[in-house]
Amino acid sequence: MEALNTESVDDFFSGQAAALAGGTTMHIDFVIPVNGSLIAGLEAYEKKAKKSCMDYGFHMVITKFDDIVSRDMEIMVKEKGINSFKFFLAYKGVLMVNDELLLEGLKRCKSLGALAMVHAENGDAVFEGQKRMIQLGITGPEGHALSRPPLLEGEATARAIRLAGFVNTPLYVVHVMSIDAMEEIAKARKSGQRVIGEPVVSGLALDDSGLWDSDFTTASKYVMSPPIRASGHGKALQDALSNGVLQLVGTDHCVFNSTQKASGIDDFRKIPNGVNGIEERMHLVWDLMVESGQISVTDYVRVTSTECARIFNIYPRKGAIIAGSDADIIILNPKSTFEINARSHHSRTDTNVYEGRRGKGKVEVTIAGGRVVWENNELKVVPGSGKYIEMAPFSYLFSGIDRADASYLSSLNAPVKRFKSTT
Ligand SMILES: NC(=O)NCCC(=O)O
Ligand SMILES: [Zn+2]
Repeated sequence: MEALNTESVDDFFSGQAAALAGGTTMHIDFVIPVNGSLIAGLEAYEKKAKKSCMDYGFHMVITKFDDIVSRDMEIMVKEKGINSFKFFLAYKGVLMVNDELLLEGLKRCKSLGALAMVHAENGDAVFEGQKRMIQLGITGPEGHALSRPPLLEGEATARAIRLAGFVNTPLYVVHVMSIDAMEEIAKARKSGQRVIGEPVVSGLALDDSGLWDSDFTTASKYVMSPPIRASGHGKALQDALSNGVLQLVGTDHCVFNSTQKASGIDDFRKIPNGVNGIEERMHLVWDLMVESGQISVTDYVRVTSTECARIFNIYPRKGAIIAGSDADIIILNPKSTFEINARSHHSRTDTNVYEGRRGKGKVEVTIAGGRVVWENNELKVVPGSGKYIEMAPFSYLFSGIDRADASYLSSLNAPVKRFKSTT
């Protein structure tokens, strides 16, 4: 069992305050079902979201599949404005789904026009890797990374891609952390498959060296899944982002304080998974990708905003500055500098995986819905001011799927009309 039942220290208000201070004006959170119930899970998140101070939407996690879940998925899409479902191929015994369930889920997503998302690591093999590390006496945070190597991320990514290809439905791979996973996505996209790959800030900006730090508090703050990889993976992910193999940058912001992380002091499996990112995303992507000359300013807007709005079917309300859009705008000064540290960030956690990092390109003003919500390092929002954004099914990723299905059926040359010869 892995530590996934710990509640993050950030609630909707503190997490969203951090987002606005960092120039992100909408987020989509993952709803975890309660006792397998999508409806109960959504109700719990709706309650928490009453504290919202920024626009938000939801993805729904699917942990089992039966007639009730199938019906509730339809309710989510048609009545609740949720157009994406996430399947975990890891976290065995907690959230993990097997291939049979994934296939059912992919088919249901397709019929509803909803986007299937996967956390791609082979959970059975991770479980084995964890046992191996514990047997070797490797109980610290480095054991987390060693138990779930890139190989297992590549395998699960390839499997999810092939199953989505078999069903002929679009697939979104969340938090792509390794070359192995990225190469599977590159191959699939080259062949024309509708696969979206999302790197996250931590994967682009960090390497795994922190996990080997001799101080447990420092090392444990880097624990997330899939793990932050060895040096080389981050640069390859940056290249993939700049050449279009990966499409947009997320955060998977999910933070725990050092006391929560310390619950795994004797066993890395008990360290809650997750790192910072929502306040740092716009700054670090600018510094890493634009300031370094790897992508243009236009591409920066695309990978941090427009592409996300298109994929989740809320463009041009979001992701554009045109008449009728929501007027979510940031002013980023490319000449000013930022410095990241846990003392000054807005998240409630007492650690930051980018501690001490400096760079160029500072978000000086954030405007949400036409109102200035962050200026002169000051937040001007109150809990309850955020709006829920409904997301319709059948985004652009679904266009032409029915024609592809029809041409598949006509290519089968089957069933063959047979007669039985008499010999
Ligand atoms: N990514 C991570 O470590 N924490 C959030 C849960 C998940 O998506 O795996
Ligand atoms: Zn995940």
